[in-house]
Amino acid sequence: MGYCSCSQLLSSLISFPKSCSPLSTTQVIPKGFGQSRVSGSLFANSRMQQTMSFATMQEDKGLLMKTSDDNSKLRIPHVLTVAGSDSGAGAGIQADLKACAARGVYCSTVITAVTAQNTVGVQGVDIVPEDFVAEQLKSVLSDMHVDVVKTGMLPSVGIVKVILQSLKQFPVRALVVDPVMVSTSGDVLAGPSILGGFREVLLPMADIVTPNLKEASALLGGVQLETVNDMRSAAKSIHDMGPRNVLVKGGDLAASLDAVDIFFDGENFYELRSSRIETRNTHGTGCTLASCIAAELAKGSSMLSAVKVAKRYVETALDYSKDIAIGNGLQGPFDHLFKLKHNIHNSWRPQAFDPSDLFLYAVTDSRMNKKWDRSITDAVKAAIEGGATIVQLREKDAETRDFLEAAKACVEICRSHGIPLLINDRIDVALACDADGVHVGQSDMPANVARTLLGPEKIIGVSCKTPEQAHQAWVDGADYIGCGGVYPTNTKENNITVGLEGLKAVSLSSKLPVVAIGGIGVSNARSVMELGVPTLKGVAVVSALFDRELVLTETRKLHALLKETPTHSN
Ligand SMILES: Cc1ncc(COP(=O)(O)OP(=O)(O)O)c(N)n1
Ligand SMILES: Cc1ncsc1CCOP(=O)(O)O
Ligand SMILES: [Mg+2]
Repeated sequence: MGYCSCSQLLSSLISFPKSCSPLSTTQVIPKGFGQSRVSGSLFANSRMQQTMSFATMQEDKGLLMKTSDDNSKLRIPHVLTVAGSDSGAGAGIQADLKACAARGVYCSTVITAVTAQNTVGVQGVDIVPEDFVAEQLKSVLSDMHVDVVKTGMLPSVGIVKVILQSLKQFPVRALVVDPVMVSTSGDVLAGPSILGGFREVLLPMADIVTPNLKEASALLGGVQLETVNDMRSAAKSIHDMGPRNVLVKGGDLAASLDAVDIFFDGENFYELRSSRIETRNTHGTGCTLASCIAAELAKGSSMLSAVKVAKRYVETALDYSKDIAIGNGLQGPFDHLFKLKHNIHNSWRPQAFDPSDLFLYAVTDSRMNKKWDRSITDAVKAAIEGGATIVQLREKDAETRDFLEAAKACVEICRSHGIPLLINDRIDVALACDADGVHVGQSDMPANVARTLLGPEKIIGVSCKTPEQAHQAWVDGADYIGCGGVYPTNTKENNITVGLEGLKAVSLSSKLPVVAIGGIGVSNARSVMELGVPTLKGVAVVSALFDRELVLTETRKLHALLKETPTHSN
């Protein structure tokens, strides 16, 4: 096969550009299919002798890849970052690890320098000896299948040469170069002597280089970059140094209200614009962007798509983290996993599901609210005031948009009272409003899939009529089961009644806490709870609370009655 760059080969899997000869389905191509070049020469090693069919390579674009050698094993896309450690963990190796984790990609690390660093600045740098950088590279590359290498802080030309040698011996599919020179605080991380290493060694083998304005200017001998047109010229000139693609980041461009980046693939310029996010928490954005590009390439994205996804990811993370406060300096870190803000702003979040919350479970009903001319939020407020210990929004007729708005308001109300709020059926709505969990039935989203989508912290309830279903709910990772209809009900059409015997059988067999549902109210709640099975924790009620004029009064009555009933819990 004639010369073809890593990125051309990446895109050849999708579109067969003219510059690369197309592969027929019967042809074999090297695994580690990117043949990076150094000054025009091709890397070659034993891994490239391994073969993989084109069909398998197409599969290779999925997040988890089946290896050609053993179909039963799944390989996760893998980025190796070669960079410096940041003790403040906003940038460097630590940012790379978090970015790759957030993007679902494995990340191994070769540390080039250890910095003593915080949000104020860089207090010290200890450079790792070249031999030991080489040893780390060998340890990772000789053992693990690395898809993409990303470089960050490279404090000496010697280290650049070590990378060159290692990649000659162990070629990878793509090389992403973030030409780190100065930290966000203005401290020098790699002196001017590194410029030669970048220009002569690293850039010619790079699939993409991602300089900010200062770095682009330094690479070009100090030219002024003040406008978007200057950025385009810079991208072109840097491209002439050898990288297949260039992304000049214009975050510091004083003249622009938007954040403008210029992407140049050697043929076309793309102006990637987004609104500027006002925040001090920008430390580590460069490292994160480059790592995210590497992660997307490792998953099989085309270069332009990887850049766009990476830019959107960084913007989202910045937006979520714009108000967090870590450290006292001018540049704070941001939160790669979008979680810190929630924890800071929400006064209460359930640490773990508490089965005693099932005691008096209020389930709303859109038709009943309409009938009584009541908003969902008023219904929820009244039920909580009356003593409901958990609330489920069961809004079968609501438009999605209205449902989401109401659910967001109910999340606020419930959270301020320390009451968990679950959403019936709609995982999407639960995610969008950050509810505490969902309740699903036997014909809804399977509980194990709901668990994957919602993560380990959310509450998942499953409707079960039999001990077998209760067992499956436990296997699937549910937190509780709802068992019923215990008595006949008009609220749910064609619902089979299991009776007190069915409830007892399910409760006795269940490893999960149980809440009884169906036709339950003040007249029969005592009989239900008097079954006295330890797993039976409470009753779930719709019409006895909400098909009434005064929700608060009815809830209070039922709460008082349950309190009086001797059970295992009270
Ligand atoms: C607590 C509780 N238990 C059972 C149900 C019923 O759920 P499902 O079987 O999915 O039926 P619908 O409520 O979706 O009609 C429930 N909602 N809550
Ligand atoms: C949703 C559901 N699942 C089993 S019975 C039932 C309806 C319960 O409503 P009500 O409390 O009005 O009988
Ligand atoms: Mg359902």
